[in-house]
Amino acid sequence: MSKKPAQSPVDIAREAFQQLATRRIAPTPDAYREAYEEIVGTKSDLKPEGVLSAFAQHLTQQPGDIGKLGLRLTMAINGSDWKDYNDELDNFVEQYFPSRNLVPHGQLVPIDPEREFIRDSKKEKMLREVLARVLIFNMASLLIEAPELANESKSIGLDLKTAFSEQAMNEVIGRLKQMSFQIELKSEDIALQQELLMRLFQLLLENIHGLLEKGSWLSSQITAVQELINGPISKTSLADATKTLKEVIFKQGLLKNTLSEEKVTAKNMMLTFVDRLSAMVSTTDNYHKTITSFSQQISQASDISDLNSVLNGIMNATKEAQDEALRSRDEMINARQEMQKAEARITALESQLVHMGELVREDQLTGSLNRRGMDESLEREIINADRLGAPLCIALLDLDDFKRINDTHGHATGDEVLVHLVSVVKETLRKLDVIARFGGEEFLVLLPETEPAEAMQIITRVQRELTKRIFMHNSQRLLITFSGGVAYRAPGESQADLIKRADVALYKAKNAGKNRVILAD
Ligand SMILES: Nc1nc2c(ncn2[C@@H]2O[C@H](COP(=O)(O)OP(=O)(O)OP(=O)(O)O)[C@@H](O)[C@H]2O)c(=O)[nH]1
Repeated sequence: MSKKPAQSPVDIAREAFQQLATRRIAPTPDAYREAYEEIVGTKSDLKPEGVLSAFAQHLTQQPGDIGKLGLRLTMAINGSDWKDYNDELDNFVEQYFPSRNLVPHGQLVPIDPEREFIRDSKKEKMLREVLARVLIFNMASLLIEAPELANESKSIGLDLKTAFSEQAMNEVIGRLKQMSFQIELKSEDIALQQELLMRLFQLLLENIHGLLEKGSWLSSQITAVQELINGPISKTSLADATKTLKEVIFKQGLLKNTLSEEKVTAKNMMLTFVDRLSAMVSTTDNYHKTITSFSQQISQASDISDLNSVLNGIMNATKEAQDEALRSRDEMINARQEMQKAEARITALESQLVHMGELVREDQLTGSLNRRGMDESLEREIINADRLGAPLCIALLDLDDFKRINDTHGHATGDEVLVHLVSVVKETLRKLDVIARFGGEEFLVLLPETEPAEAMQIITRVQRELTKRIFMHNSQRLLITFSGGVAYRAPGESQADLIKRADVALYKAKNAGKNRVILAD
């Protein structure tokens, strides 16, 4: 509709009345307004229903709750259900612009500087509460080592709850930034402190290690702790290190107690020895005195009968001294034997401890990990794989026709073959790989951070190496081969399920003619 040239309001009013009269329309206020708007050019063809319908349609194009609201409004219009339309709009307004802060119409609005900036919506309120809770409880307890920061975190959290003005909110944000900066500095400090502590611990272990005899049980335990803390430090490796150290301390205590018991025995024996020695000395002394007195008696003797009685006295005294000397000699021999027995007991105890230490994780025959060591290592690798999202493979290896080797060449040769296999595997595998004796002639290889294709290549390489490094027995070449089942761990797969799949693959390799490796489904 085109606008007419500008007219005065009085002219327009007059023309509006004329038009009503011409069209024979009653001059009601509505009719008059319509005519007036028509002349001025502000009259629109838009109907309220059309506007509301277009509004509802427009909302349906929006994602989420708004789009759904649009659909409900459109349905209300289509059913001419204006009450429904009204209710939907009311709900919408209440949800997004809650009325609790609104002032009823006609009332003066008191100016509240605390409320002028933020009118909490539900979500905003929730966010504010969560953030305050994080600052007051979680952050504060994380910052327990830095009490001044913990207090600041609590105080910011409390202030955030009531920071409704722009100024108050800006203050909170400023303090939060400052705190975040200080936490950053503190974390660097803590990381540095931890690193220094770890280095100190390593130095300490190295020193202890240097003091120990090579191959002693304590030395192997200390090596285990060193290995654990040399790798990437994690909760598990620290827990393992603590466990091993506790074991060391326990065994050390055990040895110390036994040694002190043995020391008491040895001390008692030495005391007996000293007693006997002094008894012997005093007997010898008495003997000398007696002999001296006898020599005086001899020089003063006047006849043969006097000499006879002196001679008897001398013989008795000599016999007494001899008996005492024999008694002391016997007792000293006994004491020496007891000491030797005590020494033997200590040596036996020490070797028992060596044995115990090795039993903890290692297979005695082959030097590979034993079942317990394997369980621990596999569990650790599974945790690492889950944490880092890294691939993990395992391989079950089983010597082919091992029974025949045993039967033909003897059990001892069979043992040598097992040792040979483990040494070839250890030399061929990468540093991070681990071999464990799964049982009998079966071994489990852990291949961390390894994709299945690479795992297959590694185990095939071990096979080639084993055929190259010929096993000799009585100048005779024995061909040693194994079959293998490789399994790639599926996310979240348990240790038992993983091994089971590797075992099924191994079974297939045996059935397919042995000396081959099969990848599990
Ligand atoms: N020398 C020796 N033999 C062992 C040891 N542990 C298990 N064995 C023997 O390993 C042999 C395994 O025999 P089987 O299970 O029949 O396997 P196999 O002869 O290798 O046959 P396939 O696996 O089918 O190739 C048995 O004779 C066991 O006595 C061990 O520590 N030393």
